[in-house]
Amino acid sequence: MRINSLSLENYRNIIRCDLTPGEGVNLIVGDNAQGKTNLMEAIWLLTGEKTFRYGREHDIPRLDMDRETQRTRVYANVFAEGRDQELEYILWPRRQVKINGITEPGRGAFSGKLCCVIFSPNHLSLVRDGPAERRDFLDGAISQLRPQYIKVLSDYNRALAQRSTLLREAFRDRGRLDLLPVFDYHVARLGSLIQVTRQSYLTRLAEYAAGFHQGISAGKEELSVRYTIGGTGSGILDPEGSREELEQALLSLLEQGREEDLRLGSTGAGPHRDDLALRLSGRAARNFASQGQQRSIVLSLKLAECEMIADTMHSQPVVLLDDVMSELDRSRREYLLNRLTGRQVFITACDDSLLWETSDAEVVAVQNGEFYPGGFPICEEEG
Ligand SMILES: Nc1ncnc2c1ncn2[C@@H]1O[C@H](COP(=O)(O)OP(=O)(O)OP(=O)(O)O)[C@@H](O)[C@H]1O
Repeated sequence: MRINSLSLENYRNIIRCDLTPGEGVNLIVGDNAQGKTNLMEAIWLLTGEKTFRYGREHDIPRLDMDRETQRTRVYANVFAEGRDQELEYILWPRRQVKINGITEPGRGAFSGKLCCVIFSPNHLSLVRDGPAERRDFLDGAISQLRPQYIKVLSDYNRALAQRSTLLREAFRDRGRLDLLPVFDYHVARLGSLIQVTRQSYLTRLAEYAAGFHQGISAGKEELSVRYTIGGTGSGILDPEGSREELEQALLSLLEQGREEDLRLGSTGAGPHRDDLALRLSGRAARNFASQGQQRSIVLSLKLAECEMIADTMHSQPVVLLDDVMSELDRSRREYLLNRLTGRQVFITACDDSLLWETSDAEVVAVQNGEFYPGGFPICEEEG
């Protein structure tokens, strides 16, 4: 997969940008706060209509644009699924997703078209923050490969919300309890589907990630990644069970935990409580990994994600490295760049020193939301 051309209009601090990226490494260079991450974010939006950073989508339209006459738009001509295709996302005045000129209703239409893997400093939270970050990583990675999974996730979240509402009503009026088994059934059926999908994705991802981590740490450390069941299912549900087994076990857990759920007004068991256990040479990475080790773990997971996409889609993903190269030591940078050959890569950096390591990179300079392919124009001296 690759991006043949990219156009942005009124996207954050970018009034207009038209780029024809190279097929290999594209080095986006500029000082702080010039628009580098904005470009990466815009590309990422074309993978699943979601931003990977602070704020929400309604913060994206350029603040001082004329909202009466102008629009906020991301457009790309991409090579995906063996052919050139057009992806268009209009965020203002009205949210609209178009693929090859045809408007797509609902969310998730871009899923499975342009697959990207992104690594930004925020992703260190994968190791050091709570389980929600790791579940999001897993769900995001699977969603790019299986558009149906997005629907299963949203149906599950709806079932969970409806069950919570009913639990709160039934706490005051026990008569409402008659309806609970219907929601238990939906939560158990959809929840078990999510658990087996995550588990099967993770089994393969873990093997790739362990291999990459061996390479990054020169064989000194061993990375293990495992799916773990959380909440009241912890130690009771077998994460490697079949879907039917998990569904039955989840159903009994929901029945057994009913009084506790009623008291708390929420559901104590299910995939919304699960986690990814990341261990480095036998120790919990969250508690023991240094900053550099955390970076290596995330790097291994991201490279593994690339392999998963290549295996499933039979095509290499586009890789977005936002602000991470300067944080890696030379050997890790070299390892990463070697693993990325043959893929279209976008790297942001504050200077072009990386050019020494990526001699065939295409450079795009950025200043104040304006993009200059080939570097800044040479200004003629006045006088
Ligand atoms: N809706 C918006 N309208 C106008 N400007 C915005 C909007 N949202 C964000 N910005 C501005 O865009 C500018 C560039 O942000 P960006 O995150 O792309 O910088 P960057 O070049 O990646 O910098 P750094 O190297 O510091 O990460 C920032 O000054 C930010 O305040």
